[in-house]
Amino acid sequence: MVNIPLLLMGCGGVGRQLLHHIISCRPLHSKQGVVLRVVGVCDSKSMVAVPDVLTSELGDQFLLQLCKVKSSGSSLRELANFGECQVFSGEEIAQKVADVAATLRKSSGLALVDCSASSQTIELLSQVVSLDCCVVLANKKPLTSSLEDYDKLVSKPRWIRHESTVGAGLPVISTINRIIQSGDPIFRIIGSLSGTLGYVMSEVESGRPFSEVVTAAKKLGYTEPDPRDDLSGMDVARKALILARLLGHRIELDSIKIESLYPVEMGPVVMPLEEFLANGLPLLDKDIQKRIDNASSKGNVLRYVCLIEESRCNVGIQEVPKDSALGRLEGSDNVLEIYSRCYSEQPLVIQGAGAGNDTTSAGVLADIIDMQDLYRG
Ligand SMILES: NC(=O)C1=CN([C@@H]2O[C@H](COP(=O)(O)OP(=O)(O)OC[C@H]3O[C@@H](n4cnc5c(N)ncnc54)[C@H](OP(=O)(O)O)[C@@H]3O)[C@@H](O)[C@H]2O)C=CC1
Ligand SMILES: N[C@@H](CC=O)C(=O)O
Repeated sequence: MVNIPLLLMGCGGVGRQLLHHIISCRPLHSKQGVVLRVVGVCDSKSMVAVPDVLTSELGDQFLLQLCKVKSSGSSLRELANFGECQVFSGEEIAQKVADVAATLRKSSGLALVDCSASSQTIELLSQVVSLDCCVVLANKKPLTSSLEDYDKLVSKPRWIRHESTVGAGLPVISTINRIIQSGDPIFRIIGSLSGTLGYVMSEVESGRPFSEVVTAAKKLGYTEPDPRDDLSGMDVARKALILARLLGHRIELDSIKIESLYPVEMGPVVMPLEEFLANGLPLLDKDIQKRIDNASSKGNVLRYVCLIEESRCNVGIQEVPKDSALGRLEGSDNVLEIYSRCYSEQPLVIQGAGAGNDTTSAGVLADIIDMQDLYRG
C-alpha cells in the first residue's frame, strides 16, 4: 500500500468537497493500493492536526464533522472536543505545517494541498517544495505572484501539480505539458476560461438580469470568494498568466491587458463585498443587457475571451458569432483552443465544465493520486 499523508489548507467550497471525495473514493483507492491519510486541515485562522503525524490520521467521522462545522460558518476550534486533535492558531499554523513537512519528508513524504484563495501561502508552499514534499494547488495566486516567487515554487517541477488552477477539473495543464514535452511548439491559445463569466453571459442572453445571475453563480460555487475577482477579469488574467508561464513566457500579471465589467468605484478598496452584491451589482444590469442585445441584433453573442499569442496576453469581452466554438458555449463550460505545429490548421480543443466545487476538487484529487510514485510510505 502507498500511504499518502495529506495536509489541507483551505476548507471552503472546494476544500470541503475534496474531503468528501477522499472519503467516498476510499474503496477505489484501496483497490489501487493507495491510502490517503489526512493529518491536518487549516483555514484562515486555525488548524487542526493529529498529535502524531507519523502514525495517526483525522478519521472520516472527524472530517465529516469538520465539513459540517465549516459549512455552518463556525470555527475549526469547535472540533477540539470532537476527537483526538491539536488546535493551532495565528502564526503557529505556518510553523506547524513546516514541522509536519520536515517530519514526514524523512519517512513517507507529504502532500500539501492549497485550496485557499490566499496569496499568504506562497512562502510556505516554496518551503515545503524545497523539502521534497508534494504540493497540489487549486489556488492560482501562488503561481501568479512575482516571477521570483514562481521560479522558487516550480523549481522542482515533479513535486508540484496544479491542474485545477485552469479549467477546474479539465485536463488543460497536463495536455499542454504533454505537447511541450513532445517538442511541439505552442504559438497560440484562445478560449473562454471563466466558468462564472460563461454562465453569466449565457444566462443574461436568455433574459435573466445580470445581478441575479452573478448571485446565482456565487451560490453554485462558480465564483471566487469575492465575485469581483471574476467580474474584473482578474481571475481569467491569472489563468492566462499560468498558461503563458507554462509556455515559457517570462511575464508578470501587470503586463496583461484586462477588461473589467464594473467601474473602479465599485472595486474592493472602495466598496465592501456585501454592499457591492446588494447595491453595486444591480446598477450594472442595464449596461450589460444593452451590450448583449446589441450583439444579438447582429447574430452575435458576448464572450469573455482569453488570448495568448507568443508572450502577449489579452483578456476581455468579444463579440463572437453565435454559431462559433466560443458562441455555442453554454453554462459554466470552458473551451480552450490550442494551436501548435502539430495542431496548426485545426486546433486541439478542450471543452467542458470549467468551474464548480465538484469538478475542481476532483481535479485536485486526481493530482494527488497521480503523484503516488513520489511517496515512500
Ligand atoms: N470554485 C471553483 O470553481 C474553482 C476554484 N478554484 C480555486 O479554489 C480555491 C478555493 O475556492 P473556494 O473553495 O471556492 O473558496 P472559499 O472562499 O470557499 O474557501 C477558501 C478557504 O481558504 C481558507 N483560507 C483563506 N486564507 C487562508 C490561509 N492563509 N491559509 C489557509 N486557508 C486559508 C478560508 O478560510 P476561512 O474559512 O477561515 O475563511 C476558506 O476555508 C480558490 O483559490 C479558487 O480560485 C480553482 C478552480 C475552480
Ligand atoms: N471563479 C472561477 C473558478 C475556477 O477557476 C471561474 O469562474 O472560472
